This record gives sequence, structure tokens and C-alpha cells, in this order.
Amino acid sequence: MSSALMNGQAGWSSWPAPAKLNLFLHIVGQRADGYHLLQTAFQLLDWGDSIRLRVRADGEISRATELPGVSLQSDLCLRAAKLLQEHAATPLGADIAVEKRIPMGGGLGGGSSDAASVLVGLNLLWQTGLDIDTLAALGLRLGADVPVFVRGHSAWAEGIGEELTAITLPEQVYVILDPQVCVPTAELFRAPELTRNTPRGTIRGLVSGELVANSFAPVVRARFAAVDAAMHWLDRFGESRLSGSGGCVFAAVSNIEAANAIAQQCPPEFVVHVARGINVSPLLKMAHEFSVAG
Ligand SMILES: C[C@](O)(CO)[C@H](O)COP(=O)(O)OP(=O)(O)OC[C@H]1O[C@@H](n2ccc(N)nc2=O)[C@H](O)[C@@H]1O
Ligand SMILES: Nc1ncnc2c1ncn2[C@@H]1O[C@H](COP(=O)(O)OP(=O)(O)OP(=O)(O)O)[C@@H](O)[C@H]1O
Repeated sequence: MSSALMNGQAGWSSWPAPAKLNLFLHIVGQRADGYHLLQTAFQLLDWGDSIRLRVRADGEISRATELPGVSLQSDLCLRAAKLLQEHAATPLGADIAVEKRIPMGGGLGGGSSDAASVLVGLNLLWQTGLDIDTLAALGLRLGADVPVFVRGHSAWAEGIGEELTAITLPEQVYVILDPQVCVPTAELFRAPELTRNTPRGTIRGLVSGELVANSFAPVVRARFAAVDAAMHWLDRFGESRLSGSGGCVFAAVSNIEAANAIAQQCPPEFVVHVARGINVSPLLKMAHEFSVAG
């Protein structure tokens, strides 16, 4: 492996795990097993977590950094590594460190992206040779949002989020507000007041800017006052939207300078991030560089 891909400490390599926004999200039905059918647009961002991986010869899979509030059993990075290890029947193990920037339970897909980066990174480091379709299918067993991060392209999504069509969107700047509330996704999907028959949209509608609604927004705004307040505040600068099941909210702005000016005015109860939409994930680029470096 090229030494340029190692991050200086013996045996460790660093893998990006970008955040996502759901540019819109329509819940259009429900499957017999209770999972919801939706339409959404996943916009990958140039901002996110970093995962560091180090191969172990003894087969152990171990967490090298603490993830507050996340037990070893529920840690998506450890679960991703174990799933790949079992599926590929490799005797190798790994140490996994996460540099967390994406707020947990914020609707920005942090846990899912971390899991995807572990799957893609270890598949290369362990030389298990699984193709992207197999990795995406393994990822889907960990969460509905994992496949888009494995495939590494902003995408139109249907089904439960796994039927993906890569799309190329303008690389827009976004101001993202984190109202610092952890919204439990499963509980939101169970909400009796959730609209489950939103009319279907089209990619053309997305591109023309008609599709901005999120079926979760009325429910989340009614249940979490901080999310409602964040959307009200952001509405002064652009049409605010909810990402995923929340609690993070965002608005598109014309350029970085405008975004930074808005960020500077942000009230202290919200954490603000400025990020740019990207069509291709840095994970995909890293995987390519790694493969080329051999
Ligand atoms: C809201 C979104 O973030 C939009 O991108 C995703 O649909 C949620 O994806 P995720 O966080 O990866 O969620 P998962 O871990 O797969 O699912 C958590 C729980 O939410 C419910 N769930 C999830 C996805 C879906 N399409 N329908 C559901 O009803 C299920 O009860 C599931 O047990
Ligand atoms: N590596 C991880 N990073 C973040 N959360 C993790 C991780 N591993 C397990 N989790 C658990 O998963 C839960 C959801 O985390 P995540 O940050 O992906 O939420 P989210 O952004 O709302 O996801 P989504 O947008 O996919 O619904 C967390 O509350 C946490 O308990």
C-alpha cells in the first residue's frame, strides 16, 4: 500500500465518512413488515467523520476510541466489521477509531456513513475482494441509509432507501443547524400522526426545485420545540428543510461567504455547520487511490 495513504501512525489508514442531507423525503407507503416506502434525494456533503483502520492478525475486532452512549453491541462500525469478517470468512481482525463530527441521531447519516467506510475500507485492507453490490447488500442489513454511502454517489432513492439512482446535482452550499436534540428514527416512523401516503415526486421535480418537503417535518416540529425554533430561525435566510428524521435542519445558500455570514449570527443554542454538496464521495476516491496504489 502507498505510504501516502497511511496517516503516520504504524499500520493505520484513514477513511472519510461524509454526512448526507435528505433534500426532500416523501413517505409513500408501508411494507407488510412495517418498514416504510419512501422517496428521497441523498445529497452527500464535503464534511463528515473520519475512520481510522488498522489490520490485526489475531482476528479481534476492537474499538480504539470511545463513542459516548454507544455500547459495543450497537456500535455500527464494529457491527460492520464483524459482518464483513463473517461474510468473507477472513481470519483477520481490525482496530477501529472514529473521529466523530457528525452529530448522532441528527438525520445526517453519521452512523450509517461510518459503517459504510468500515465496509469499504476493510474490504480493501483485508483483500476480501467483495464487489460494491455485495457490500451495499451487507450494508443494508445494518441500516437503510448505509447503501448510498457504500456506493458513494449522491442519489435519488426509493424502496426503503436502497433502490438508488445516482444523480448529479449542482454542488450547492448549505447552512446546517443542529438543534442538539437526538431524534429517535424508529419512534418517528411509528408516529400515528405521520403521513404515509404522500404523493410521489419525480427526479424532474427535484431538479426544478419543487421537491423540498419532508414527511417527518410536521411531526418532528410538533414534538421537538428546538427543531421548530431552528427552522424558524433559518427561514429568515432561505427555505429551511429537515434532514432525514431530524433533528438537523438546513437551507441552501448562494455561496460560502453568505453561509459564513449566516453562521456568525447563529444563536448559541444551535450548533452551525457550513458544508458543500458533492456528487461523488471522498470514500469512493480514497478506495480508488488505494486500489491503484496496490
Ligand atoms: C430517515 C432516513 O434517515 C432517511 O434517509 C432513513 O430512512 C433511516 O435510515 P436508518 O437510520 O439507516 O434507519 P434503520 O436503522 O434502517 O431503521 C431504524 C428503524 O426505522 C424504521 N424504518 C427505517 C427505514 C424505513 N424505510 N422504514 C422504517 O420504518 C424501522 O422501524 C427501523 O427499525
Ligand atoms: N458509529 C456510530 N456513529 C453514530 N451513531 C452510532 C454509531 N454506531 C451506532 N450508533 C447509534 O446509531 C444511532 C443513530 O445514529 P446516526 O448518527 O446514524 O443517526 P442519524 O443521523 O439520525 O441517522 P439517519 O439519518 O441514518 O436516520 C445513534 O443514536 C447511536 O446510538
